[in-house]
Amino acid sequence: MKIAPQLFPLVNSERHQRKLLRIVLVVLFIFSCVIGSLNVFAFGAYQIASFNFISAVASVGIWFYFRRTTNLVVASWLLITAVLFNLAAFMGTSKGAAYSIIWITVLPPLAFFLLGRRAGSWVTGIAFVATVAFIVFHLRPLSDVNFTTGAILNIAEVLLVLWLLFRFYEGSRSDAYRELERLSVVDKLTGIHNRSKLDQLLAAHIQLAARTDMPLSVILIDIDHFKRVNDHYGHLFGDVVLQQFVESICGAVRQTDEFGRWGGEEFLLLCPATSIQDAEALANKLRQIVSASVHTDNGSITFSAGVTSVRSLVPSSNVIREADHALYAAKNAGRNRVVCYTPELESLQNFI
Ligand SMILES: Nc1nc2c(ncn2[C@@H]2O[C@H](COP(=O)(O)OP(=O)(O)OP(=O)(O)O)[C@@H](O)[C@H]2O)c(=O)[nH]1
Repeated sequence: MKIAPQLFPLVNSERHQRKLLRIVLVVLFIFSCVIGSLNVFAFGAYQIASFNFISAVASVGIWFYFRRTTNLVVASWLLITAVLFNLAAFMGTSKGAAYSIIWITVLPPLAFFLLGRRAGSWVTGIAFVATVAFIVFHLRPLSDVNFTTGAILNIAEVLLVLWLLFRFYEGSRSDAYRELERLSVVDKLTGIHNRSKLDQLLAAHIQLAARTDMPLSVILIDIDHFKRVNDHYGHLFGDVVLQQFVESICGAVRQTDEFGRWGGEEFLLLCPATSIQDAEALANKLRQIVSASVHTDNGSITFSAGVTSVRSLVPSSNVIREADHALYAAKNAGRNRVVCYTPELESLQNFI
C-alpha cells in the first residue's frame, strides 16, 4: 500500500486575476509617474500632471490595500475607478485629446477578467455612459472638435461588440475553469473526493483538530480480495462494485465526515470530532452495511480498515502511516476486520 505523490496542483482562476491586478497596478503607477513628469518638465501642463500623480498615489494605495486585505473584488473595483478617473482627467483637461477616448476600450476586458461577467457588463455600461457624457458636456461645446451622433453611435457599437465578445469569452473561460476545478478534486469513477482533495482535507482537518482539541479520526479502508472480483467478473463489473461500495458508505456516514478514494480499491474516511473508539465502531458498522448491500455471485464484498486518531499538529504523512500500519495488521489478521493503530503495530510490520 504505497502512498503516491500528489499528481497535479489545483487549478486556480483567481491566481491569474491577482497577477493581472498587480501587473495593471504597476503599469498604472509607472505610466502615471512618467507622463506626470513629462507634463511638468516638458510641457508645463501642471493640471494634467497633478491628475497623473493622484493616479500614481492611488495605484500605490490600492496595492497596499490589496496586500493587507487580499480582497480581490474591492481592489479590482478601485483599480477600474482609478483607470476611469485617469482617462476622464486626461480627456477633460486637454481639449485636443479627444482621440484618447480609445482608452475606454481597455475597461471591458479588464473588468470581465478581474470581476467576471456581471461586473464586466456593468463596467461596459458605465464606460459608455461616461463617454457619451464626456462628448456631450465637454467636447461638443469646443468648436474645433466635431463629434456627431454618428460618432457616438460608433462608440456605442464598439462597446457593444466588446461587451458581446468578452461576455462570451469570459463565459467559456470560467465554465472551463469550473469544470477543470471539479475534475481536479473529484474521482471520475465514483464521484467522491479524489486523492488530491483528500490531501487538502486531511491537512485542514488536522489543523482544526489541533486548534479545537477535538480528535480527528481517520479510517483507511481497503476492499478485500478485489483482484479476484476483477479477474473473475472483469474490470467493468469491478468498477460497478466500486460504485456500489461507495454508494453504501456515503449513505451511512455523517455530513461532516469526508469520504474519498485514496487510490485503486483503497478509500479514506475522515471523521472530525470523533474519538478512535467511535471511529472503530463506525468502521465496523460500515463493514456490516457493505457486506449486506454489496455482493457478487460468490458472496459479499468485505473490507479491512485501519483506524487512527489525531488531535495535535502532526504531518499528514504520519497519520496516513499509522492508519496504513493498522490496515496492514487487519489484512494480516485475516481481513474483513477493523484494527486501531497502536505503536506496537509498527514493529509487527517490520517482521512480516
Ligand atoms: N475494476 C477496477 N479495479 C481496480 C481499480 N483500481 C484498482 N483496481 C484493482 O484492484 C485490485 C487490487 O488488488 P490487490 O492490491 O492485490 O488487493 P486485493 O486483491 O484487494 O487483496 P487484499 O487487499 O490483500 O485483500 C487490482 O486487481 C486492481 O487492478 C478500478 O478503478 N477499477
